[in-house]
Amino acid sequence: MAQAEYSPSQTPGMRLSCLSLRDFRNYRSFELSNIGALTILVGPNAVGKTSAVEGISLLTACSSFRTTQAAQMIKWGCETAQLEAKFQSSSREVDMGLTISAGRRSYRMNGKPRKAADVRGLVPAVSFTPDDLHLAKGAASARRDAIDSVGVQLSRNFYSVCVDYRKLVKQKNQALKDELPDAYIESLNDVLVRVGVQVLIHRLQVLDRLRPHFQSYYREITGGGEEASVLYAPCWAKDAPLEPGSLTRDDALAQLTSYMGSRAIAERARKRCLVGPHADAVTFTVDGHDAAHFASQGQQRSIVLAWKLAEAAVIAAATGNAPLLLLDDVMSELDDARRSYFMNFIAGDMQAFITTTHTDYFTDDMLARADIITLDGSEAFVGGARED
Ligand SMILES: Nc1ncnc2c1ncn2[C@@H]1O[C@H](COP(=O)(O)OP(=O)(O)OP(=O)(O)O)[C@@H](O)[C@H]1O
Repeated sequence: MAQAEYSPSQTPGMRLSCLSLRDFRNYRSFELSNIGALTILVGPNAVGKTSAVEGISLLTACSSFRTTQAAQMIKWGCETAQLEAKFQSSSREVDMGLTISAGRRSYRMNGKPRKAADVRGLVPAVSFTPDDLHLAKGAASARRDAIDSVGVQLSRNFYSVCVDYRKLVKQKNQALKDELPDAYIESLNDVLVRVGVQVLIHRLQVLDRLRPHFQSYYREITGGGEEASVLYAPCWAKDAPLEPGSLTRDDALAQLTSYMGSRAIAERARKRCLVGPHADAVTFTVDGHDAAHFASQGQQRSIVLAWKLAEAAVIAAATGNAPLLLLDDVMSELDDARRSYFMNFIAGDMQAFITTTHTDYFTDDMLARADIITLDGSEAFVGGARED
């Protein structure tokens, strides 16, 4: 089957060659070496397939697709977890390390302490889990987060902007609850608008890059019968999605300031910050109809699949590195046609890790190419993916 414009082989990036996890989730130790282009982690439920892939996500995107709580990742009864990875390209080798202790994560690169912001996205990754299948129909926050998770891999600064923004919203919510004076709320509003506009403008830039890939993958996945798109409407005009490239920074500042002023009484009454990019709407459409209301199960799956492939394409184009694909238990969620489309995509140079309870979903060709790692739930695992 033909693939959309992105060809993974054009941008081979850093590859994970060795992974070591200690006192992480159910593992006392997990060691995998000589890792190849395609690794399939297979085993029954609760043996630690997701944990292994989560470890890779923490060492690449610097986040877990399961939790933001560091303490949940440390093996029960242990004080710290240690994660190590070796990444290699034709010209470079990088050792990445992470120590997780209660409430704290400390990264190292080539033995030297580094902030997460400095290593995030150095080796980019795209994860795809069953939770992502709710992207089209679930809460709007999931769609905003989906854009932001690409945004943080494209810009180091964006992560701290998002963190600052979230803190400001929390602070304002508290101030509204505590019924603090107008002057205090207004001073918070000034900062909220400035940081909020940074979030909004970066989101729009990321979305403008993602949209054409998303549309073209969707068209291919569905055989060209339907057109999908993704729309972004700011909180001040939720029924009027923005045309790509139509909002300048100055417009956004003026609109957000004015809308915040007009909602001051409502915010006081509801004791909640109602205005800002945390309240913006992101909508997928199929043939012009809102997917949240009208998309079938199959259309929802096509949307998520097209979105994930678009993420990979945009990250590859922007960073010059094909991202690692981390696919946790999604093969069982896709039907034959979408699964086979996806497998064609993975068949390029992109390094992929797939967890599954059985291998029946894979073609013989794919199984022949893959390193099949069988997990049985033991606390200590040592495996070498390939002999060469
Ligand atoms: N912090 C922790 N300490 C010890 N064990 C944990 C911790 N967190 C999760 N577990 C356990 O680790 C085991 C493996 O979980 P994991 O999600 O990796 O399994 P899985 O093989 O992906 O399963 P499934 O196929 O059901 O998704 C589970 O039994 C889980 O309860």
